[in-house]
Amino acid sequence: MAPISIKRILISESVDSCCMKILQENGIQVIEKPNMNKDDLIAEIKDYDGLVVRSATKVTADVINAASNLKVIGRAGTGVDNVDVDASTKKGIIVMNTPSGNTISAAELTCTLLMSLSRHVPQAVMSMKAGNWDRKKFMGAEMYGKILGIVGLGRIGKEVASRMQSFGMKTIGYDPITPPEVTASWGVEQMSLEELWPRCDYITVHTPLMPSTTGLLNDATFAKCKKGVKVVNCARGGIIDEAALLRALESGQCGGAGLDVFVEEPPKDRVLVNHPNVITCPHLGASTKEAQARCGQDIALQIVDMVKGKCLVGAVNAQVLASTFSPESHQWIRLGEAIGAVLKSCTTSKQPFNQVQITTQGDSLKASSSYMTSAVIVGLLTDGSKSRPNLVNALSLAKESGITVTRNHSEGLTESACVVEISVNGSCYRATGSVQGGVPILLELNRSVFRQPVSLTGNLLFFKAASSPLLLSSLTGFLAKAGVEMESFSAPTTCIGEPWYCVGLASLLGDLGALKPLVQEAAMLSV
Ligand SMILES: NC(=O)c1ccc[n+]([C@@H]2O[C@H](COP(=O)([O-])OP(=O)(O)OC[C@H]3O[C@@H](n4cnc5c(N)ncnc54)[C@H](O)[C@@H]3O)[C@@H](O)[C@H]2O)c1
Ligand SMILES: O=C(O)[C@H](O)COP(=O)(O)O
Repeated sequence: MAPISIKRILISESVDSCCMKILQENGIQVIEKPNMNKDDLIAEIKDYDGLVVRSATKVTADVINAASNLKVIGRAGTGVDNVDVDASTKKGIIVMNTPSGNTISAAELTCTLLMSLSRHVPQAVMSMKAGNWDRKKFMGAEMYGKILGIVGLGRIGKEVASRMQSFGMKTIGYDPITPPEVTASWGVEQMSLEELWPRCDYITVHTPLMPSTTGLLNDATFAKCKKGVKVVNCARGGIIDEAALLRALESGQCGGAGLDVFVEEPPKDRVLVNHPNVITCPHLGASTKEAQARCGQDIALQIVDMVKGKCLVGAVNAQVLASTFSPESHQWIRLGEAIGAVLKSCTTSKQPFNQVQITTQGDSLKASSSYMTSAVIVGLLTDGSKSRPNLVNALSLAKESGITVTRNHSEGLTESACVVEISVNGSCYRATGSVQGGVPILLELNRSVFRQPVSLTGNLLFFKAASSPLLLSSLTGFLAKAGVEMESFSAPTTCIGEPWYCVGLASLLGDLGALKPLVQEAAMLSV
């Protein structure tokens, strides 16, 4: 990955001071403005190329569209549901998080809520503060021997399991991705949700909030649970349906709930908060000194590493960049972008192309077809308009424009090369390029194979013309008249149809129209 220039970062929430320090030590200007409202953020964001947030800043499409320079949104924490990741991707903005920095803290708070539910500790504390000494009212139950159902067996689910096992709880769970044999190795027996609900004395959820997890616990699933089941949500508001939870609490189907998160934060409707069997925290899962120090440090270091082109850690929407850190990959990316730009310039039809096929060849490009594809699309789509294609948004911009992109890798060829074909109005344009001595070169354009590969640097004039012994002298004369020096001339050694030529120029020509008597088609570009 080529280094990404980040000069100014806005921190819009209370993030550990080590974050600002690390960024500043690495030459980045940091402005901290905690508690900004949405309008302030929209007004300010255009001045920054980085934004660091926690969960309270809602980075909506409005904010992203107002951000003309933003290159990275760093989430000092786990959940990125407060960031419109799709809108960020379309804009070519990298979204990254620090997924493990607050795992232990969130797991510890979950266990605290589970234990508080079993012994009514918060209610007993409030009762004593009110002057009472009520030993009968707060009869609890041991955790020992009880069954804990863990829905979502990722980082936090795993840590909760091991801690609660030490209290003698039996841990069962469900996760559609983490394999049962893996969770079995940390003492969690997996089963379907249908099997899980009726077995649990306690249920804790540790999934992201997404359509498949919204309302996981609802009227129907509460009805399948043991009467008096106790539930904890330290993940995201809405995974346990709040209205269904209230109904289950009222009927006694649910014996108690520990909630750290809410659909609306802070919740305006206080019915659940005020319910006697509900204990709540104001989203404190990650609020420990240790978690904040880790998340603040992690996000700052991840941004610095990205700026230096060293590595990309924690990106949730830029998988394509994962294998773009070697200097060789930079040359291939330049080649892909240049081939795209050449083909775009040489498609005579003004109709937009609607199909692109990218084929990589050679063992060294086996793992590169993803970034090569995006690089070609960047070259094809770059037109000085506002959308600014880059490797992050190339495929989504192509999709938005109705362009079908296919890619493949040809096995068995030793020479590394990239072949690109685009279809315009039923006509196919094609270019093949490679990298030689660190320089991107064009080997073939529209079935004209160049005798001398075209170095894809500087100002290039491509043209199609009938082959003639007078062509070079006529062209030289024309360029001399236009006052433009010719730096190189590439003619095809073989061709199918009319041959294509390429001329390297010291500067761009003012007007291609005057070339018309000499050529059939011509295009000029700087790469
Ligand atoms: N309260 C807090 O302050 C706090 C702190 C940290 C994390 N969190 C939240 O906790 C949640 C879990 O974090 P994590 O770090 O463990 O994430 P993770 O990605 O490590 O684990 C999430 C797990 O959920 C599983 N999952 C996805 N869909 C599922 C479904 N339909 N049913 C069951 N499991 C499903 C995934 O396969 C994954 O294993 C996130 O929503 C995160 O935002 C809250
Ligand atoms: O997803 C997370 O990391 C937690 O919800 C913590 O959010 P916070 O950083 O706003 O405390």
